[in-house]
Amino acid sequence: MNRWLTYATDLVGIRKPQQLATLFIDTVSRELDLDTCLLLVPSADGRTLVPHRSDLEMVWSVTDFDCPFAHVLQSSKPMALSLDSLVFWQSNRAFVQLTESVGLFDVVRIVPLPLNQDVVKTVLFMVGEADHLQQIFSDDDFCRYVDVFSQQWALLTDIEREEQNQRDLRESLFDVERARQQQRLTDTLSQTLVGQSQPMVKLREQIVSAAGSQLSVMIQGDTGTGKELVAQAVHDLSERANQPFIAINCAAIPENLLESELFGYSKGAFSGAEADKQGLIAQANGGTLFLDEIGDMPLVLQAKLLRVLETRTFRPVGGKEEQTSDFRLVSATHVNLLGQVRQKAFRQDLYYRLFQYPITVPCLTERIDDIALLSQHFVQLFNDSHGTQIRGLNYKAIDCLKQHSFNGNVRELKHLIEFGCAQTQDGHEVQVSSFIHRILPREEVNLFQVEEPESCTVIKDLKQAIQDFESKIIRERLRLFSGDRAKAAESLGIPKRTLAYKCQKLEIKAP
Ligand SMILES: Nc1ncnc2c1ncn2[C@@H]1O[C@H](COP(=O)(O)OP(=O)(O)OP(=O)(O)O)[C@@H](O)[C@H]1O
Repeated sequence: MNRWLTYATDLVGIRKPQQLATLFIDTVSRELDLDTCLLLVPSADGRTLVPHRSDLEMVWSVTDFDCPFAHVLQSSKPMALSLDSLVFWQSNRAFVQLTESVGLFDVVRIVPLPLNQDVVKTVLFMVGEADHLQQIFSDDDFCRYVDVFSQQWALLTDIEREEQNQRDLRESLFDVERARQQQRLTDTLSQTLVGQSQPMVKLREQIVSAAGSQLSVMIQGDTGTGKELVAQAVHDLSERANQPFIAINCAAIPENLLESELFGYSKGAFSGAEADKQGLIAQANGGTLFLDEIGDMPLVLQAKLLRVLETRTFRPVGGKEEQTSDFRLVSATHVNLLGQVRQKAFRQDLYYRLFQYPITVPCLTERIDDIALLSQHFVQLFNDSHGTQIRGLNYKAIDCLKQHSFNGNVRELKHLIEFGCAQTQDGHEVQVSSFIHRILPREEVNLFQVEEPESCTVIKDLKQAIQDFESKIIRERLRLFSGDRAKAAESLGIPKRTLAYKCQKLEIKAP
């Protein structure tokens, strides 16, 4: 059998374009005794040509007409360049590099493939003895061999492209499904972690993302902002949801008991240890351990916790055997832990281990617009647990709440609403009067801040200053109750007649 025919049958058995190109180029190079032989392949976006050999870091733009490849692609015609004619192609460095070894009797042949067709799929680049390379393309058997390669190449690259398209499609469908799933989870979360403000929407997204990872989560936020709720949500949305969620407040347990609470103890470890007791770390195996107020953990225990996190092993107090526990750690703090690290009250190595996924829970004052929704939520909770049907909050009550400073955040709001509900007749709305005496509107808080030293130093007439202050309070309060003197007087703890008298004296008119 003719040798080119034999080589052609070898090509047909190959299933990967890269292997096909390598075999073809090796065969052609060997049989024609070429100095250089390369296949130049269009990149996926069709903008460049790159050598089939990945070890050659060369690339040619298909519109770079300072290089012969662009001309061959545009014309679909082969090119033959002698050593003399190469002087015209010196401006393209990558091409010069390729042709450095061309000798006096050599030629550079650049052949678009498939042969004699308008649409170029790939380019054959050869450097070899001029006469030999001239004749070979008159050899029908060789040309047939090149045709077989070209057909096989087109087939395999089409299949590969199709497979890549399918992979891309599958991946993008997967991305869409994952985004939908995340959206479903954040929507579900909005029923327990209530609020539609931007900070709350972002918080829920962070929770869903943290839950999907295995990282240690650190929840920061002021007291009553909902840190424990966030920790529970991270657990509930994680793949550990069906395993235990074990929570402990490090600040609420005396230092000397915290170690045995966490690590457990063995019988006889100390007086009173009459039997082995499993600690919270062991109980959290497979699930989540939530360490609230971790800033209050003593330094000795911090070192032990770090060891557990690094090795997943621990030893109960007085125990001889190492035990293992696989838990995800979620911690929370309302203090600035970095500050504690600087003061050497908190270990830096543990700090970094805990802050793998930090989440900050915003204060209620940063999301005042959530107050109405939260209030409604708490009224609903009250109705559910008391079997009542309180109709929600009167709009004035909500306006009033929006002016309060809420140092105790959502917890304070919740207690206030519970109190308001308890004062409200079934079937009615909670009125501002039912809780106003328990809070000070923000304006009033600001008013009291007039007592700052700088302000006091500028006071020249004490009587006048007191009158101004009194007048300001009464005006604000009347504005709050839309001019209702009875309610304003009640909220200030003075009789209505006294208020009327003061209004007259201070020349305050209804707003
Ligand atoms: N976004 C919210 N939606 C519904 N309820 C909330 C929300 N945030 C907080 N709560 C409720 O407020 C109360 C206080 O929340 P939580 O105990 O989680 O706060 P915390 O930040 O852990 O407080 P602390 O720092 O004092 O431990 C809980 O009853 C909780 O259910």
